[in-house]
Amino acid sequence: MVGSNFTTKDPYKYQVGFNSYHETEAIEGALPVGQNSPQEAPYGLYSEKLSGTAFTAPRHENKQSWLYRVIPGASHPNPESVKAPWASSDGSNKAPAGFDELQYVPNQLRWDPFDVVESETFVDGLRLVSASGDPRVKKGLAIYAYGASKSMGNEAFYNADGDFLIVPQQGELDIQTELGNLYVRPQEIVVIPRGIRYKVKLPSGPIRGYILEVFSGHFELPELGPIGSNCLANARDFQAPVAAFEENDEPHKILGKFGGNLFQYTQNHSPFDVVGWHGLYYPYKYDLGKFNTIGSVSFDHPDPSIFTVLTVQSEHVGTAIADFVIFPPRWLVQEHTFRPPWFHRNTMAEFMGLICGNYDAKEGGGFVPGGASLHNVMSSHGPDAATYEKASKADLKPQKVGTGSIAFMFETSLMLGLTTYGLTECNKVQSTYNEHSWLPIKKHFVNPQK
Ligand SMILES: O=C(O)Cc1cc(O)ccc1O
Ligand SMILES: [Fe+2]
Repeated sequence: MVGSNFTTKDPYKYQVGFNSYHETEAIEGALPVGQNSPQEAPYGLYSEKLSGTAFTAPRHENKQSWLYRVIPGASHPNPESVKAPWASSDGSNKAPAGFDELQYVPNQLRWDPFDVVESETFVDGLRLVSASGDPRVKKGLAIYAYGASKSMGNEAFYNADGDFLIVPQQGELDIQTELGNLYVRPQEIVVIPRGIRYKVKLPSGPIRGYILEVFSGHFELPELGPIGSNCLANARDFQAPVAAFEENDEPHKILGKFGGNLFQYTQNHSPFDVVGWHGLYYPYKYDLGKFNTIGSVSFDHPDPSIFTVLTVQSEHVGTAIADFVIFPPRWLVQEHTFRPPWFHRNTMAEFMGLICGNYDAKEGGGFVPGGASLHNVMSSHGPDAATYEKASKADLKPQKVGTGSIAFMFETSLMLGLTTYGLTECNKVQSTYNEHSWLPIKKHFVNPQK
């Protein structure tokens, strides 16, 4: 079977394609014909443009959508600053919350599973673990662990700082966005671009997962080079919502993340009032079970870039601000090869998490679902001692690895800093990661000169 074997059915309809121009109307005729901004839009709706790139961005990068809504987004009182859950302990608003306290350490780090936070919503339960750069100059990225046990009510969240790539690890997310609904289960991911307002409901109980936030650009499919025109994540497997609206004139709290801090205002109507939209700027989801994995059919272990699902490129071609990479179930058939990942030091930083199952480079245990690891710029890492001993002696029959497993990596060209939460407050850092994984490595050298 292609695709994940989900136990819950997705209740929503979607339009398919990556970077496809979509148009959708919840009521026939809601979209104006042949123009974007008629003197009066159909059914008395307001036209509103949502820009995801500069007006003048080159055509191949340009992303905008036109929304036809009951009340325009501008109709609300002044926003006021509130304490963000990821704010630094003194609550200062001088630097983006959490960013002023980042610590840059070369330590190999591994975390036990992050907590699911009781009685908190998706927004309250965002925990900033690691970051680099500054959202105020639209450069860099942030990594969050989220955990929540309460659905958002008459409220919505938007992020002026960048795009969120959400990787659920536990529990399902019923996401109501301005542009329609997305139902996202573990083994699926969802991308919510900058500015789009949404709420997260929890239909199956508590949730936990990871978020990669990028302050510049947008996620793209990686180039395929000699692989050709298909494989890895195929464009047709990305799903965007169809228009869905509500008329709810109860007060709604809008929470906005802006420059790393949180602001809020209350408006007298639901923001989920878009009756039709068209454009290239929209949220989308993807089932990781549809990833068409490529690997070596001869010898040696290829670079993990062959497992890139989505990438955000820097100005330097081929060097990513961030890659989202997965390690899905796959066959290993290489001959005369040490098949697990090699020992290495990388100019990129590697933050990894585990959605389910186990990871073939860590036979010795300790890297578990809901947990994470970080191997920062040039910090040595690789298979643990147990993996080395096993794989260096293994009978090299064709072997399926990762059955029932998906590990992933956020790989970045930037050095990653750690928040106080990530380094100490979360209480999940494993103090014996090195002792457990690599200090037991034995000397096997047989010096022929002796
Ligand atoms: O460090 C890791 O486990 C991730 C990783 C996997 C792989 O197959 C090759 C390189 C790499 O960094
Ligand atoms: Fe690595």
